[in-house]
Amino acid sequence: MIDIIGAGSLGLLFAGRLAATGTDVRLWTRTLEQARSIACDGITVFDKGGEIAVHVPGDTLKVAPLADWQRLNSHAPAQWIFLMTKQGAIEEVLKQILPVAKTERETGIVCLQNGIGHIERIRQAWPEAELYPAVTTEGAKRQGAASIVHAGAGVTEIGWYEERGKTQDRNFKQYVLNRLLAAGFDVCLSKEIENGMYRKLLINAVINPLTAIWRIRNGELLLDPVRLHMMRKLYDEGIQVYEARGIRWDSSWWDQILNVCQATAENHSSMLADVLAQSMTEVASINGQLVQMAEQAGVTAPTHEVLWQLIEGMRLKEG
Ligand SMILES: NC(=O)C1=CN([C@@H]2O[C@H](COP(=O)(O)OP(=O)(O)OC[C@H]3O[C@@H](n4cnc5c(N)ncnc54)[C@H](OP(=O)(O)O)[C@@H]3O)[C@@H](O)[C@H]2O)C=CC1
Ligand SMILES: CC(C)(CO)C(=O)C(=O)O
Repeated sequence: MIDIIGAGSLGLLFAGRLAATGTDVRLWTRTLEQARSIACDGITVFDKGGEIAVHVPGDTLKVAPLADWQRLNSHAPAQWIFLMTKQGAIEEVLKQILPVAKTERETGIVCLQNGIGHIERIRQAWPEAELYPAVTTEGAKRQGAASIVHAGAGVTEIGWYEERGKTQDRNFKQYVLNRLLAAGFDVCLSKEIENGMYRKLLINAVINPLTAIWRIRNGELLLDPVRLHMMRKLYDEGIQVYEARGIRWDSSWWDQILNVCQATAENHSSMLADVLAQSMTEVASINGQLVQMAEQAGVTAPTHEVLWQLIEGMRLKEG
């Protein structure tokens, strides 16, 4: 069984496709209201053209609010957790699941968050858990309580540490990886997940804050020399931080950023979507983390710092 915590864009995509291909999935929501909607309507995944790609009827799904974790886990302890909340919700989730989870046998947690810092926080709170950091270029956008649009198929890289050689890892390959492949996800195991996370961090640190500040779609970043200049400034500062920290980087990353803008030209970045919804963004885990990395290495990242503060300030609701 796979426990998916967070029934947002990515959570509904993974839960819907895994359940549709026969995996036993338990989906955990934040609210009772959303759990009831999903139990009633099922999960619907639409493709980009608005056609139904996957529909799983509600009466075939196991779905509950996370507040019920303690009660339900005493009967069936979680072995594999896909953590699919945003960075800002992780502490709250751990608070809800840890009192029970910590006493259980080894649990594997696949962490799909953008940004960095979460792996260390989870490891500190739950040292016994086996963590599988992951990076995905899937694009999913929530439509309602129980439906999403799968805006773009991508690749999911999951961190793999050969040297661990634990039974848990063997089970991961035999069960989790196979279930993901059977559900049609393009998944690979990566021995260089940290590098993948730093590449994705830079992509998000360049695209997300600028689209959020200017309230433009990703593709619109490419249409103006001033916008491109700011992108390059953020990129160069980020690379300087990586150099100072001894993090391996590749000169192709700049072109990859431009390609992501092109490939997702019509999309709102997740940060813009959060700003428009007046929700908490992940800027602290993206640009904020780069600024902290810079400080620790004795260099600065002033443009990242200004954008971090500007975007943090936006979430304060007026009145
Ligand atoms: N969407 C995408 O295409 C991609 C997303 N990512 C990353 O994946 C992560 C998730 O993103 P995404 O799915 O888009 O985010 P969403 O905001 O769509 O989903 C997050 C979900 O977590 C739920 N949640 C929050 N707190 C709790 C809690 N205490 N218990 C249970 N559930 C909770 C939210 O519930 P509620 O709505 O009720 O608050 C929401 O349904 C982010 O880090 C993002 O950067 C990475 C690549 C692509
Ligand atoms: C790659 C990008 C920028 C696509 O929109 C993204 O990951 C996000 O919006 O958070």
